[in-house]
Amino acid sequence: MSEGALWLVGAGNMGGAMLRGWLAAPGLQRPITVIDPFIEQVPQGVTLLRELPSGDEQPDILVLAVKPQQLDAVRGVFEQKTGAPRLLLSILAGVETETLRQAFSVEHSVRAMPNLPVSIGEGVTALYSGTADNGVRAEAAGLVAPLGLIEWIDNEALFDAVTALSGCGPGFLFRFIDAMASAGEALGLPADQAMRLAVATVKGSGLLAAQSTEGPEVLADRVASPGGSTREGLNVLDAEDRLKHLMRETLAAAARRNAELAAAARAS
Ligand SMILES: NC(=O)C1=CN([C@@H]2O[C@H](COP(=O)(O)OP(=O)(O)OC[C@H]3O[C@@H](n4cnc5c(N)ncnc54)[C@H](O)[C@@H]3O)[C@@H](O)[C@H]2O)C=CC1
Ligand SMILES: O=C(O)[C@@H]1CCC=N1
Repeated sequence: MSEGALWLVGAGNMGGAMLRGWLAAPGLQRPITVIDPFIEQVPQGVTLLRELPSGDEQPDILVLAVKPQQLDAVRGVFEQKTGAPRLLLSILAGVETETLRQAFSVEHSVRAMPNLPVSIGEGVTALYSGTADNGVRAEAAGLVAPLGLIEWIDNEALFDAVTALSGCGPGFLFRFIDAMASAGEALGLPADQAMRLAVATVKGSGLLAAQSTEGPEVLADRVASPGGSTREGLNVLDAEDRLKHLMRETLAAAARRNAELAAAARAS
């Protein structure tokens, strides 16, 4: 049975990834309309509008996937409408549910933090809502379930940390893959082969970590034969907790920026 319309406002890197994830998975029966002034095209079966419909037309579900700095333009159009979407799901980094609830006059807003692998159904989406009842929570979870793992976050204050870890995380891991490949190249491997080896190694290790009942520390020890070469390499990463410090600084910088975006959204 067809369900109410879903409007996806902004289909750039992340909105586009969610759209691809939804279309690749069976089950989403809703008509989808993308509102984006700039993207070139949308997949077959999806309606593309260059601007939000004026007048009182409203979607059943509104998914906000613009940059936080673009929120005001979207909010401005909804302020002119009577009524409100039944469910608001926002993926905007740093913008709080209460800010959204007031801006869009919705009863419930659900904040989501997906990550780029949602495009292949292998992402993780963190969810938070301070007001949604079980029915709304189940609906929000059902919407993002085809995109990968779901993690509910109890405390919105932790959302900046979640964003830094899993939202930004693919960006950090892509850098890691690059660094691994170029280190292989520095040891004499052809660049394309080094990249294939690095990508396959990260993919396989991620899958193994996800499936294993043992933690990454134990798995690392499985690779490191006593007196062997992995241990020598691990000693470099572990010296003075180098890698740990680097990741802490990396995530802290990202979390700080999320907090700044939240403050700016509250003030606007
Ligand atoms: N890129 C990522 O991996 C992740 C991004 N996010 C969040 O997703 C949101 C979008 O980020 P990206 O996709 O990376 O940015 P992006 O710049 O790739 O996409 C934004 C899209 O919004 C469109 N847009 C601009 N003004 C608009 C308007 N007034 N109405 C409708 N559409 C408009 C742009 O044409 C563009 O396609 C941000 O709020 C970000 O915090 C969340 C998780 C991960
Ligand atoms: O960089 C950003 O602001 C967004 C939030 C999480 C990933 N990308």
